Amino acid sequence: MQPTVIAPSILSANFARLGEEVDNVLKAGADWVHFDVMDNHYVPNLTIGPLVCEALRKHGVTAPIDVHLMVEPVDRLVPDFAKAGATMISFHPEASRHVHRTVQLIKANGCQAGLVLNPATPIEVLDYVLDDLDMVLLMSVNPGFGGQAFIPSALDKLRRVRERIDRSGKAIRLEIDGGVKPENIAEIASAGADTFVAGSAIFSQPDYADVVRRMKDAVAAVR
Ligand SMILES: O=C(CO)[C@@H](O)[C@H](O)COP(=O)(O)O
Repeated sequence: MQPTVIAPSILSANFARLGEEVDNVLKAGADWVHFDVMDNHYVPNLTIGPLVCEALRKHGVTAPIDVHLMVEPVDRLVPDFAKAGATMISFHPEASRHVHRTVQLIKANGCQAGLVLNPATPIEVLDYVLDDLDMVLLMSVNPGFGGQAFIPSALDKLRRVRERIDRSGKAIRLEIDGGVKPENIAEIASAGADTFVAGSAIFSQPDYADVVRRMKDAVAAVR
């Protein structure tokens, strides 16, 4: 299992003060920036693109930027995000006609590649591509919005994907996204996640450091 990472989703940050929000959450102990890209086509919401990613890099953000593409089609945005400073780029298999090709495209552009499974997407989609991935991202809500409740069936799915990753012997991260908070993160970590996206649980609180610390302590207690 990979070292624990807390990746705050900036979807729940104050966009009017985005640079400051990202600085504050990283100073608070967060490890990555989770960057949700929505296109009002693959998902019913519209958010941010490569210009904002580039702006964060120009602002001085050096932490990994974990780009989650909820867009269809995927491929034409990959080079733009790579140039804008993305560290890893994850996408949904339903949004790419050629999943293996998209994985290779992400890597050819110098980024790490992740595949995202929606709550109802079977884990068999990982067949034939798992070994090429740097990360599997399991959605524990339906994509499109922050602040939704964690879907419990994601726990069994985490256990099953963890088994597959362990069997592969590769250093593949297992990320969980949606409804993660200090109160449920221990159970989620026990099921096999090592990388935790949290938006509303962090940005709705006045003290980001306190939430990040409580999350890390809860994970450490079960790992
Ligand atoms: O990708 C998404 C939603 O599509 C997530 O990253 C959410 O933004 C997480 O938000 P919380 O459930 O933690 O509030």
